[in-house]
Amino acid sequence: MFKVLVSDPISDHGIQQLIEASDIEVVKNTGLSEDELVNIIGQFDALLVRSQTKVTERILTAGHNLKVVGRAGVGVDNIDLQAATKRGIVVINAPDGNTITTCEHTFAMMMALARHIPQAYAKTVSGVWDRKSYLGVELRNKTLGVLGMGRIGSEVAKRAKAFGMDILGYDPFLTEDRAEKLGVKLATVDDIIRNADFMTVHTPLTPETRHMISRPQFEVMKKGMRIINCARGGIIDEMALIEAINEGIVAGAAFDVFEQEPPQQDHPFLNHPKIIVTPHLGASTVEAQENVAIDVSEQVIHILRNEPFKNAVNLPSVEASVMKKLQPYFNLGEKLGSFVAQITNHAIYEIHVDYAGELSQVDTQTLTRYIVKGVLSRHLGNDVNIINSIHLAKSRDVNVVESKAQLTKGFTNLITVTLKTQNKEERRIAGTLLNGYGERIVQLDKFPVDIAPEGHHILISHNDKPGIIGHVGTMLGKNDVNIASMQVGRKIIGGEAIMILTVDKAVPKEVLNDLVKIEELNTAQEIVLA
Ligand SMILES: NC(=O)c1ccc[n+]([C@@H]2O[C@H](COP(=O)([O-])OP(=O)(O)OC[C@H]3O[C@@H](n4cnc5c(N)ncnc54)[C@H](O)[C@@H]3O)[C@@H](O)[C@H]2O)c1
Ligand SMILES: O=C(O)CC[C@@H](O)C(=O)O
Repeated sequence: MFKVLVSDPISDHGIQQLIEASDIEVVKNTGLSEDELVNIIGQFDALLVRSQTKVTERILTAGHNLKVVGRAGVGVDNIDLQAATKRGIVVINAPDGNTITTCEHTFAMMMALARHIPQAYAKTVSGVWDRKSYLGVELRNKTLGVLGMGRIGSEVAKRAKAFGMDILGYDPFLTEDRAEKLGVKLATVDDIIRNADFMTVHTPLTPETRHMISRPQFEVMKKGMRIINCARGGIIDEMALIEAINEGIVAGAAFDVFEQEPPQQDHPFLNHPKIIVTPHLGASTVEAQENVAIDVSEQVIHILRNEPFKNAVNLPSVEASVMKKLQPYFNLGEKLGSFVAQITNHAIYEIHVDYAGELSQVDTQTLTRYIVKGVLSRHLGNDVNIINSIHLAKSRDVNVVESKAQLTKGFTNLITVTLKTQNKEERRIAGTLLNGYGERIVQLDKFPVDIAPEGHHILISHNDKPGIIGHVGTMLGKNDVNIASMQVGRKIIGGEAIMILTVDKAVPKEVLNDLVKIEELNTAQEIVLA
């Protein structure tokens, strides 16, 4: 039975499928301190959070059973991603479920800002009928600058068009084509600062975006600009903004997010007549909360049940069409890695993976993670998974190198894994999926072979002399080791050769020791593929 801890308020309806899963127990315990979480997290396989719980390295370290942290929302800045990756814990989010809701909140803020709605409301309900102080501005014919044209920024731009606004958009990934499709003029940050009447930010908070709007930008800003931040506190320098408002550069600001949340009681935004605020409500609608909870619950179930999943933040994102091509090779890749690692006797400094055929045309990073997992699991066992395999290799000074080739030796796809060691030992294995036959190892070092990679194998190196195969068969038979299949590989008659036997059960060490006593037989080693 898997145990899932929900540590922030998350829609019950959204997590219904977790609650109903017969193999999952859901525990809801919100508002816990870091110490309290550290004390209990060890019992849980998954942790579900929104933005309140800070998932620190201490919590992740104490979570020795944790397989996944699910963030019901977009931003994962409350989760220590590096620590999760190091520990092989998948972090997933729900990037699509709150896009429209947050876009609509941005619009609500922009209109409230243009028409002083919160200030006018407060005055009216206090009994003062003041129609003079709140002269607003129209949105029509105004220029809106959008910094960050991802999911939310693009939706804001679409709606701003309907309001008759001209839109300047900046995003490092925004192309001319896409800008044109969205009806946005491709701009620089500087264009936006100097020309926009309204500016809204929709980037993540990164070292590059922290304080991207600060004193130098306010100094050249178009006078009278109105600024909205429904993305992350810290993208706009709060203290520099207060100065710019007080100096008359900025006409007003609407903030849903703060550098520190909640802000201190004496934060200058909280009683400024030209600033309106909401308490990080961008994603707070019935619909969005259900959407993100459903998305994240679905993925948590997949991860716990070892099924394919999406939206992992600490894994490279892979398009569905590419994933469809890679997925059939995951198991084979891991086994190739495991096989070649078991026959390598010295410290590895490089894992070289070569993809030939159709696989050479797609992004294979995810498949490489499986191969590296297979290699490292010989020594690291269950501590390695596809989340941390590359990290663990790097932390042991093992380079992971990918290359792409066209030469498939007649196969549709061919994966070749080479392990290079400090002692100049180089071991190589190649595998493919054969139509109708499934996974196959087709090359071992320099020998062409045909082996189904599963179960117990014995790899024997010997000189190609008559009678050896018979000797081996007799000795295994005597020791009650049944041979399921046998492959012999050699380059030249009478030269170096290998024999790979697939056997029905584990081979006792003594039997391997006896095998090497056979004349002309050099080494005998067991390889186990789970
Ligand atoms: N207020 C809320 O409750 C709430 C809700 C949802 C999302 N958010 C926040 O809104 C922001 C946007 O979310 P999204 O779903 O649109 O994300 P997204 O990933 O779809 O878009 C972010 C965009 O920012 C761009 N970007 C990165 N660095 C940039 C830079 N230096 N200059 C300009 N653009 C840059 C990226 O290229 C990307 O296109 C995130 O910070 C997210 O955490 C807040
Ligand atoms: O959980 C929330 O309400 C915040 C959501 C939002 O900031 C996000 O990044 O998805």
